[in-house]
Amino acid sequence: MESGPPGGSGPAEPGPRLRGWRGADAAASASSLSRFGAEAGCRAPAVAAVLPAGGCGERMGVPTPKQFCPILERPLISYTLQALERVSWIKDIVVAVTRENMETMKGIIQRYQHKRISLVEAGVTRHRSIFNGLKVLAEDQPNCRLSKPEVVIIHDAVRPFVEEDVLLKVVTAAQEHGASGAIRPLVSTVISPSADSCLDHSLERARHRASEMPQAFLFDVIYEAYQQCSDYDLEFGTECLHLALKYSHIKAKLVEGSPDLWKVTYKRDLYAAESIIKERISQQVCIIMDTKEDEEHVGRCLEEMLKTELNHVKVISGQDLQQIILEQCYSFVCVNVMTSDFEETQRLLNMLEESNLSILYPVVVISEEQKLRESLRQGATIIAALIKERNSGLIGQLLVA
Ligand SMILES: Nc1ccn([C@@H]2O[C@H](COP(=O)(O)OP(=O)(O)OP(=O)(O)O)[C@@H](O)[C@H]2O)c(=O)n1
Ligand SMILES: O=P(O)(O)OC[C@@H](O)[C@@H](O)[C@@H](O)CO
Repeated sequence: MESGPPGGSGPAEPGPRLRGWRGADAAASASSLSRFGAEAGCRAPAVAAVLPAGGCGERMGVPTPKQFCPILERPLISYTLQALERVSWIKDIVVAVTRENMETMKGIIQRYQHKRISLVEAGVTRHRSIFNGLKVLAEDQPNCRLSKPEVVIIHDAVRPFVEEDVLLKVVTAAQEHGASGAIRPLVSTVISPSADSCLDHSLERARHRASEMPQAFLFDVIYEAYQQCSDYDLEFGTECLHLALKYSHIKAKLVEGSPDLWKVTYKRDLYAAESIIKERISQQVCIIMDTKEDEEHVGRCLEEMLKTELNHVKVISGQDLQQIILEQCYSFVCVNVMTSDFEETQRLLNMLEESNLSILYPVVVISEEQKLRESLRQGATIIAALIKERNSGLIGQLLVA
């Protein structure tokens, strides 16, 4: 087992809580589990996560294992890690990767400043990878910072859109029932073919569900199950909840999950994931005026026009820049009405360089000149298009419209 790079135990710079304007609030996150504990009359459990990431992505049909395939220039797995790091009550994240991908994974942890990550060698199947992850949490190894958690989350590394609410649901349900898993309505009907590939029977779709991730277990429940399960199960099984039932006799509590819990499996899923991420980070834009008085006039007019295209539009004057960086916005329009030498824009670019915003997501900076006043509406249309498109060819370019 190898730990990620040294560094604080705090989470990496959390990206935007992709549904709202504010960046992740670790304090709010921390209180969510302890609040549960108080309401349930018990202390909040120690929680760790195991992320199987040792697959080869055969169905994706590309040489790179899908967990390392880039989305907006960043590996898919980094989005999943960021989503889990946003949840401050998950104390350790164990990622199972193949030996050949260990250095790649360490590089990702370093570049995107992921925290609380420990690496373990994957197995030849997903169940064996998960089992390897559980082993490092179970054993009190000498000078190892990992300790056995009360509850363990198991989540596929290729399911990037996981939010704190569903994690909290499965963890609290696992505390009460021993095991819990997210489920979703079936899209296609499940049928059973006969030996000669004819229909034998079909399942009533309304009475069945798709088993998704995340899942959560009392650690001893799932660890015991993996220790007892057969080689056949380790080799061909696909369902952790089944192992908990078969070997620990625990019936998992099923939790309705959101549509975002799907697993990136085929190439189309990668395109869908990129579109979702682009859409979410493009819904926020910050208009930076170089003078207060212009904030009232030009900025407010631009704000009204952009609001028809984007969900969150904020107008500030240059002095409040630091506040925006903290709020994790990824699209900026610098309106240089008074100074034509981009000094305000340069100040923003310098601050972006110092923050790690542009590491996590491609940042769009558009510098608007005096002429904006004359064609505000057209300017707004260009700005909205550039922010939504985020064409990789434009990344790193200072767009002067
Ligand atoms: N030996 C394996 C196989 C899979 N996984 C992980 O389990 C998760 C879900 O598995 P799946 O979607 O099947 O991934 P792959 O096995 O890579 O895909 P494929 O079946 O298309 O090869 C992925 O994060 C994958 O990396 C793993 O940790 N160890
Ligand atoms: O079989 P795969 O490795 O593609 O998927 C593994 C799991 O994600 C899948 O079995 C879910 O239904 C959760 O159990």
